[in-house]
Amino acid sequence: MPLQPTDIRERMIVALDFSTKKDVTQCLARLDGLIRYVKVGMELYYAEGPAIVHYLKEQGLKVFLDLKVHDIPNTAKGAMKSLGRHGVDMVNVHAAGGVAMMEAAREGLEQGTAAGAPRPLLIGVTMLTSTGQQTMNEELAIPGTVEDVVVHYAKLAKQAGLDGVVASPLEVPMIKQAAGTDFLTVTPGIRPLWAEKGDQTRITTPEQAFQLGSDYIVIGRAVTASPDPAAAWERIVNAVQAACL
Ligand SMILES: O=c1ccn([C@@H]2O[C@H](COP(=O)(O)O)[C@@H](O)[C@H]2O)c(=O)[nH]1
Repeated sequence: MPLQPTDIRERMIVALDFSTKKDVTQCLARLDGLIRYVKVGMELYYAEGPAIVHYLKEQGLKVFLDLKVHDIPNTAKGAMKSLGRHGVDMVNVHAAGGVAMMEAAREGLEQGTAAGAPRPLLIGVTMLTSTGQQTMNEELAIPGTVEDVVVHYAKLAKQAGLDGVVASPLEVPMIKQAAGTDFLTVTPGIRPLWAEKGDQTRITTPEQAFQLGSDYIVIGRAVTASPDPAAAWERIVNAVQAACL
């Protein structure tokens, strides 16, 4: 999807990796009016529950609920049926759960979505962006290249009727080639040159991610752990605009 000036902020998702609503509200106050899409992960959801999702929706934000469901098909279906009731915009499952699990998750999500409301986007997690080649081969005992495994999982996700996958921006061109340009890519592992790499392994800058064809980028600590989140955010937006528009 080519980047349009109007939709840049719609495609930049801020990871709210906090454990209290108070931390979230402080962060949102500092980013007031600058962001459109946020991600709620396990830390925040397990601490605050569905209420935090409803709160964020009331603030007019789009919400990606990143709980990475991974279980037997029947359980994944039930989980997605429950999550579909929260009115989120995007949810995910682990593609490593296989086609039957992802199909069940999609059915559950469809059943849980309120009548007349659009089904949230359902995205499959491929290989976590913190996992490098050596770790995947030697520790996880998965042979082959990371790129081949990611593309394989993307094809499974497409077969199961999912809308796209989570992967590193580095793998986006191969995913698009294998699964089609309409198959969405949601990419964490985003690191501006001035940010700490931390625990991420397969990384690019925000502008490289869009140049490689990412549909959505996910940015956490580069913004949320910055002493000035608004300045960090605008620096990233400006870099993307300068490189991609
Ligand atoms: O493969 C994955 C899947 C999910 N994530 C999540 O994205 C953010 C990234 O945060 P940073 O602070 O920008 O590293 C975080 O919430 C992860 O849980 C991922 O990084 N990689």
